[in-house]
Amino acid sequence: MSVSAAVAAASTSRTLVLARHRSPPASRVAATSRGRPFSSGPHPLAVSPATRAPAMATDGAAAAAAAGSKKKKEVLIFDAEEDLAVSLAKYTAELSAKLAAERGAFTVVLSGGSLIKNIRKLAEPPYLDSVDWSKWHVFWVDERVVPKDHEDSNYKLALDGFLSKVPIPTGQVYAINDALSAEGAADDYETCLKQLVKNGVIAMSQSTGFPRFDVMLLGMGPDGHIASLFPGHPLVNENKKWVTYIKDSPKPPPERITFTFPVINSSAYVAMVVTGAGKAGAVQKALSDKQTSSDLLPVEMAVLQDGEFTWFTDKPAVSMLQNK
Ligand SMILES: O=C1O[C@H](COP(=O)(O)O)[C@@H](O)[C@H](O)[C@H]1O
Repeated sequence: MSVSAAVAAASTSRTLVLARHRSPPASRVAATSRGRPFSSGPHPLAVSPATRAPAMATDGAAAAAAAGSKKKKEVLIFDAEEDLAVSLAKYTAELSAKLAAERGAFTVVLSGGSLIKNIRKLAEPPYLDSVDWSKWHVFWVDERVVPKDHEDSNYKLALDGFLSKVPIPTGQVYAINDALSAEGAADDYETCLKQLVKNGVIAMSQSTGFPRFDVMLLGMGPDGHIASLFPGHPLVNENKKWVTYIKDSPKPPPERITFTFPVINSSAYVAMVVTGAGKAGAVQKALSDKQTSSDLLPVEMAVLQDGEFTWFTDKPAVSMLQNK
């Protein structure tokens, strides 16, 4: 059983299952879905939406790769935030066991924001004792360029809400260098990632030539932004750098560093954790059958080249979706 299937089977949430496939719009890159049918039995409402063109589709070679890419996407909808947190912890712990056994290391990328509260169950029994935390290497998909003890720091948020409660070796927690400028911090973080690729801690994607993190645990803003990749901002088209910077973030604070889409889209697993009615509009645009606009939200540009993408949502977040 795959991790995502295990998550679904273990959940006590809704039993309705809906598998839905749709053809990609003609104007987008054709993508092959290898999503498996959902098994019956008690699990959250699950929707398997069609895939969308990746950010890298602006690049000819990447577009060709995307056309042959192997993708799986599914949506889990939970009745209660507590159920979501339990399921997300199980999903992550199972990936930790699988990837640490396969690779000898488990590379985990965190976002800031509401995600940190949603991973709280990992720091509780049974996972506190059963997870091999010594294999964990922790990174940030984005970080605000502020001191590490600043209220806006994604590092501080994760430290207070999660990292201080689990025994991950401190040398395996990769915070940004907060003494540098935004540009300097982005370059420094990319150099750090390249060193870890050389050491074999981070895998490389053979198909994309970008680092392949084991799992990214991500949130999404109400405007559909992920990491610090905002709607309409030119950074969404960055297709060479691994890590870049922004000095005019529409959401404060303005200076941040962020992973680029080619790195996000090279991941082995992504959990997109989105709750609350305030995000229903972006969820509807991302998951609806109907195309309401030709402009893709950043969350829609997260399309894995060869990985599993799982949405962890609640009912308010999917309240604008039809056929749910
Ligand atoms: O600014 C940011 O916002 C997003 C979304 O945050 P949320 O609180 O709405 O979940 C977050 O994923 C990102 O890491 C953070 O820097």
